[in-house]
Amino acid sequence: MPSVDERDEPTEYRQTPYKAPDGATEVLLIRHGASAPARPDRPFPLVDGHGDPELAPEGRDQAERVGERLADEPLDAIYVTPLRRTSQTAAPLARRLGLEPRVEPGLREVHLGEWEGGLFRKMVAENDPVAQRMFAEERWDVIPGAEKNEAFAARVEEGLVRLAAAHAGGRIAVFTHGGVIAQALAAATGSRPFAFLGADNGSISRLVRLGGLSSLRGFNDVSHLGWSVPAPLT
Ligand SMILES: O=C(O)[C@H](O)COP(=O)(O)O
Repeated sequence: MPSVDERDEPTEYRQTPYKAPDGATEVLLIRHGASAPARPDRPFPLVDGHGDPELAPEGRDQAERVGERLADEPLDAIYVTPLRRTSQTAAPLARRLGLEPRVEPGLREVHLGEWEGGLFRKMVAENDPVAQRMFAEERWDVIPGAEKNEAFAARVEEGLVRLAAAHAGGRIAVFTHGGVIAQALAAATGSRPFAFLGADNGSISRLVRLGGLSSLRGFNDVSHLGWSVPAPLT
């Protein structure tokens, strides 16, 4: 029998923290740690035509920090791409969780055509006219021989579909690349192609996928990277 107080009290509907919908897949997109510097006299080795540098020392430190950050998170699986900077970044977390990383080739970096092997960084650093056009038009394929935006978007989407189907209702960590994170978040939000370009090395972005649609829950979380000076906001 309800007390007099309970009987008279109207039901309250409180605001509560976000919870992913039933059946959704939470996808943590982690950009690999900083890779070795590009040098014109020593191009990166290629894997399937993609530059494949190893992690730089600061990238290995970022990998350890990602491992510490995610060590207590419930994760069903860890994914990497065929490029070693992702598996090297995933290694500390995989060790802590006792999970064997799986390879998802669809989430390898955009193919940069004739600018693979390290030349991309040089052209961007030198503000080459083609690099200027690439940023202005937000198209990878202004680089000679580079992957078309549409083909890249399709394979990233196919990769995410595969992972979401394999982990419905679950949560996964995907160690991937700056271009892939930009593409996945642009597709999730309907933004310009390059609106999310520039995720930091070792950063964590977060998507929740359900029924083929993604919601953006976080972009470029670097709170675990121990930056001694807070990044400027302007
Ligand atoms: O800086 C680079 O070498 C390219 O932008 C590749 O980006 P990634 O290191 O995130 O794959």
